[in-house]
Amino acid sequence: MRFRDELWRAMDGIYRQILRHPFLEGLTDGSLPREAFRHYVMQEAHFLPDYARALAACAARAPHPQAVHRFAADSARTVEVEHSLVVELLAAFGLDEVEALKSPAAPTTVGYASYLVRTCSLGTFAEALGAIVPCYWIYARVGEKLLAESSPDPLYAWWIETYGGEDYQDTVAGVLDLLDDLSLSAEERERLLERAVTTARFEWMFWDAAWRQESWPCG
Ligand SMILES: Cc1ncc(CN)c(N)n1
Repeated sequence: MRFRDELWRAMDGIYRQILRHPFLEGLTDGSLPREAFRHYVMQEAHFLPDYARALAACAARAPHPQAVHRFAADSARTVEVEHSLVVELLAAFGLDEVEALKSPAAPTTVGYASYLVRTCSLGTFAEALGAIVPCYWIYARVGEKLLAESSPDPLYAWWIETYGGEDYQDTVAGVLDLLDDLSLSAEERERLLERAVTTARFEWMFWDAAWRQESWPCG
């Protein structure tokens, strides 16, 4: 069995919970309240710079040049593609990025982004991979699944096409090949899987936070 299959098996139950979440069901049937999607996009504006930092930390710590190149390129790609999508979606809500960033990052965003940056900067390379790979892979699997259904809402269809589209799918295929080519000890694999489950949980929580339009409960 390829290591990627073992990794997916560890996350599959959470992935299924993600697909059943009303936020994602609402994306495809168009019933998702625009306010919840707006909240999601604003949280992405906060999250993506830290995601790019976490990828850059993976590049800095990668054990061979191909891996350095892959994560450095993906860090730049995040800025170019995902961040540009967020800027355009914000514009569709009549917001610019500076304005959006004035409203605070929600608790889940702070927790998830901090977890990624910390694990990718301070953990072993295997732990860093465990934290970062599900970020790519869950979005690719969600995008692929949702693309088959699309959405009657053009804004939601646009989001789905980005993550279900060929470019994003190819990016993720590249990182999974890299993962399978690494020779990791049993202990490194164990640590990687543990971090991956935490990331998968945060992915569910990120959508749930947008659905609830999460804010700080005090202050
Ligand atoms: C919260 C979150 N997780 C993952 C991705 C996909 N890179 C994203 N854009 N946002």
